[in-house]
Amino acid sequence: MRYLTAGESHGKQLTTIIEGVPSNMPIVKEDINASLLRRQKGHGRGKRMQIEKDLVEITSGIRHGYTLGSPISLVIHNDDFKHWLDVMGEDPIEEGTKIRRTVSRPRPGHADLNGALKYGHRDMRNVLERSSARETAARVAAGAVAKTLLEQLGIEITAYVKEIAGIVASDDSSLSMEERITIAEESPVRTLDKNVEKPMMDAIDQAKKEGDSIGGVVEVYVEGMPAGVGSYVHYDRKLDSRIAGSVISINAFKGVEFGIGFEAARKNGSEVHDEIAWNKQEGYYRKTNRLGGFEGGMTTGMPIVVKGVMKPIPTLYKPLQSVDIETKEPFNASVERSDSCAVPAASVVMEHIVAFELARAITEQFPSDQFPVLQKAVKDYREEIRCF
Ligand SMILES: Cc1cc2nc3c(=O)[nH]c(=O)nc-3n(C[C@H](O)[C@H](O)[C@H](O)COP(=O)(O)O)c2cc1C
Ligand SMILES: C=C(O[C@@H]1CC(C(=O)O)=C[C@@H](OP(=O)(O)O)[C@H]1O)C(=O)O
Repeated sequence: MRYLTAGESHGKQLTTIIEGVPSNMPIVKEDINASLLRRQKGHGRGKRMQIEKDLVEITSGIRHGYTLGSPISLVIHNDDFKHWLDVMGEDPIEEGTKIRRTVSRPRPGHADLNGALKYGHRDMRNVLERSSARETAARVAAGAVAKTLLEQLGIEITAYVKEIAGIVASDDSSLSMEERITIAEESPVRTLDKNVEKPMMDAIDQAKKEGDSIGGVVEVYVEGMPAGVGSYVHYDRKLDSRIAGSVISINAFKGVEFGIGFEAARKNGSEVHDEIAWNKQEGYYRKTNRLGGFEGGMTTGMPIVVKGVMKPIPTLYKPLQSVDIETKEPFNASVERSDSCAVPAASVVMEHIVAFELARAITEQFPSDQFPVLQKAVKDYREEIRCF
């Protein structure tokens, strides 16, 4: 499975094309829409999210509720486009016509300056329109299709917020998958720890009041992945490495950890590695899950626990210094609107991005032209490794 996205933040629409989804897989657009809606929520989002109501239009690859095996294309319309018709139109403009909202002042922390240098755009709107995290809606749509596939193979995935602005949620390792899903969904900051909900929201409000922004840490949690998915034989088939790369590809994500992650550097091996055990019912399992479900680029069969760190949003109402590329004069950046914290929304993005990588690995490893065949192959494999 692979996918491409297209679309500018204030352009007409976002488009996602997914290839390699098995045929005859039941799928409904309500599930994709539910994912899109979840991404739009969260305390700290800016005014744009009040304008958009992300709904998917399926334009190919699905018929009467089943996948065809052909490319699936998904469209999400930008409701804000109507305010940007003259700015984002495709037709050439008459010479001398002034275009609204040209950008000559690069924002620190954004793609603006580097993108302008690389592609030769003197109007940096040509950069920011595509580098904007608006694109993550298109990626969530792809991930929602992947989630549908995983769920029907008995693999569940969710995400929640572990930390915002240094406020850390308490340990949640004893919570069931169902509890994680329900509690995160009910929380305005998608945390599983009720005690930090208000402090997190206060920190977001405070940052907003001060014209600043804040970041945080999110966690994706997966149950039901069989052991041995991925591979150790080549660097680009290691599933943890693929997940790490795709997490870092999310706008503003700067780091990734599996299980206890960086803490492993401060511990002895006996405190890090997960001892192997066996029983008739489960087959092989681990007494602990400190390595977060991966060894040697492959799943261990234990829950996958992966964290991503999001830096604070770069667009600030409290201006940072930059240089106007036309005048070369310094200036203090001014802002019309921005999110002050998008960590809760980003957790939903990460969930879907990880889901896609898992579905990709599964469809590579098992016969996957037809979904019922894939389902049977995964079921047989589960039994085979249980008795191994
Ligand atoms: C869900 C989400 C929403 C975001 N919202 C904003 C925003 O409103 N303003 C902003 O400047 N950056 C926002 N960002 C982050 C920028 O898109 C990102 O920092 C920028 O594209 C530069 O990429 P980099 O930080 O990965 O280097 C958001 C990121 C995510 C994941
Ligand atoms: C549109 C979304 O996020 C946007 C991501 C973003 C950025 O610079 O990354 C900047 C903001 O866009 P605007 O300038 O239009 O307000 C966010 O709203 C979205 O998540 O759907």
